[in-house]
Amino acid sequence: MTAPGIRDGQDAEDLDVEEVLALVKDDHHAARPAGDRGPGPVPAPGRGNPARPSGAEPRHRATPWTDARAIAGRAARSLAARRTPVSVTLGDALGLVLAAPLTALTDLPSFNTSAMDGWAVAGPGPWDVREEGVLAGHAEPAPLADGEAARIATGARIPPDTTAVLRSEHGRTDEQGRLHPTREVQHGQDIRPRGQECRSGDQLLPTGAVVTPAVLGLAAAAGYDTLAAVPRPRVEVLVLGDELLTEGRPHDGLIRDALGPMLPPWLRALGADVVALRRLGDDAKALHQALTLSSADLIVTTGGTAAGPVDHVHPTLRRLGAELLVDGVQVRPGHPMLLARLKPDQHLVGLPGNPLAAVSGLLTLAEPLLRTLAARPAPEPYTLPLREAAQGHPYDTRLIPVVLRGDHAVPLHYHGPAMLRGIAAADALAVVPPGGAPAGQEAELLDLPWAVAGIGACFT
Ligand SMILES: Nc1nc2c(c(=O)[nH]1)N[C@H]1C(S)=C(S)[C@@H](COP(=O)(O)OP(=O)(O)OC[C@H]3O[C@@H](n4cnc5c(N)ncnc54)[C@H](O)[C@@H]3O)O[C@H]1N2
Ligand code: MOO
Repeated sequence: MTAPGIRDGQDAEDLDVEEVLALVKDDHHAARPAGDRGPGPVPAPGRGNPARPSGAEPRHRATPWTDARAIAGRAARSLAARRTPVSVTLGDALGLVLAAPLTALTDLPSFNTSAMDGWAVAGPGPWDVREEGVLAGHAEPAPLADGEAARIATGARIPPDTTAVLRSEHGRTDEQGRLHPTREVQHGQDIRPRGQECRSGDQLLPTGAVVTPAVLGLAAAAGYDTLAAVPRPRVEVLVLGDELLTEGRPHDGLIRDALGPMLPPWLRALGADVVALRRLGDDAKALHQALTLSSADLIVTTGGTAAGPVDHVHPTLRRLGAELLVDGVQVRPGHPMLLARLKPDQHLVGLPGNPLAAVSGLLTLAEPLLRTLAARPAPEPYTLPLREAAQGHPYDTRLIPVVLRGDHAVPLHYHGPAMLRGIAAADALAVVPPGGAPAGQEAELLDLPWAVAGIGACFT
C-alpha cells in the first residue's frame, strides 16, 4: 500500500498502520469538518513518554531511543574498567585510546639545537669561520672560542659557548673570509634550548587521549616505540538470511548482501577489531553454534530479529539463557533491534535485516557499547536547523539521513528502512522527534565517521 502523503523515497513498509492512517488523515486535514480536532498532525510527545493516538496498542517492551543508547553504554561500563591494556607499536596505535599518560621519555629538544640554517657564533662579530660545519645528527661539536663562528644546519647541535645563531640571510663574508652580521644580533637568538618543549617525565597527554596522527608524531619524538593502549573490542559479524547473494545481480528473489560489505569497515570506524564475518543463512542450529563458540566481546547479527518463520535470533537467545537488555527500540527505522548479554563479558547486538534499519541499530546500540569498551570519548552532541521539514513517526524517534550545507541539515529522500541511497550520500543522521520537525527546527545530529574525519582517518 502507498499512502497519500508518503514522500518521495519513503518506504510504505517503513510506516506501520497507525502511521499510515495518520498520514492519510493529515492529508485530508483541510476537508475535516470544523471542530473536528483529531487526529490531525500528531502532536510531538515528550521523549520516552510518547502520546499515543487513542486505541493504539502500547508497544510493549520497546525502549525509548535515548534510553536504549544509554543502556548500551552502561552495559559495557564495568567491563571497560577491567580490560587489560595492550602494548602496541606506533604503527598499530592509530585510533586507539591511551591506557596510561604519555610521559616524556626525554627532554625535548634533547640538546640545544639550531632553529635556523646559518652560523653558530660566539661573542660579537665579525667572526672567523671555522672550516668544519655542523650538520643535524652529528656528534657534539667542539666549543666555539670568542669571535669564532661555525656553519650550522637547522636541527644540528649547538657547539658549547655559542651565544647566538645568525641566519644565513643575515650574514656576509668579506674577502678575508670573516663573517659580518647584516643586522643586530640578539643574545640566544635562534637557539632552541634543551627542554624548551618538555622535560623528561613531564606528562604530555593524559590517559584517555585518542591516538591521532599528531599523537603518533609526539610519541615518537618523545622516545616511544610502543604505547599502552585500550584494546579494540573484538567483534564478530554474523549475517543471517538464505536470500543473500555475495556477487552478481539480484535474481529469482535473491538479493545482494548489502550488510556484509558495509558493517566491518563501519564497525572499524567505531573502534572495533572485526575478527570475523560469517554468513550463516537462516539456520537456527548454525546460529546457536556460532554464538556458543564465539569469544568476541561483541557479536553483531543482521536480520532475523522480527517474528517471521525463519527469524531465529530471539528463540536462540532464549535457548542460550541470554539476558535481553533492550528488546525493540522506539526508533524508525530499526525498531526490532535488540541488545543481549550472552555472558558477563560478551554482548550481542541484533540488527534488523533492512539495511537502513541495520544502520540505525548500529548507531543506537553498537556505537555506545563499542565506544565505552574502547574508552573513546562521547562526541559532543550538537544540533543544526533543518532546511526542510522532516516527516516524523507519530510516537517513535526517527533517524533521517541529511547532508550538511552551510548552517543547515538538509534531509535526504530515499530513507526507507530497506534503502541505502540516502545514507550513502549523507554526512549525518538527523534525530527527528516523534511527530516530526518543521523547517528551521534544530535537530540533533549523529555524524557519520567519515564525514567528520575523512575516509583515511577512520578506516586504517
Ligand atoms: N510482523 C512484523 N513483521 C515485521 C516487523 C514487525 O514489526 N512485525 N518489522 C519489520 C521491520 S520494521 C523490520 S526492520 C524487519 C526486521 O526484520 P528482520 O530483522 O527479521 O530481518 P529479515 O526479515 O531477515 O530481513 C528484513 C529485510 O531485509 C533484507 N535483508 C536481510 N539481510 C540483508 C542483508 N544482509 N543485505 C540486504 N538486505 C538484507 C531481507 O531480505 C528483508 O527484505 O522486519 C519487518 N517485519
Ligand atoms: O521500520 Mo523497520 O524498523 O523497517 O526498520
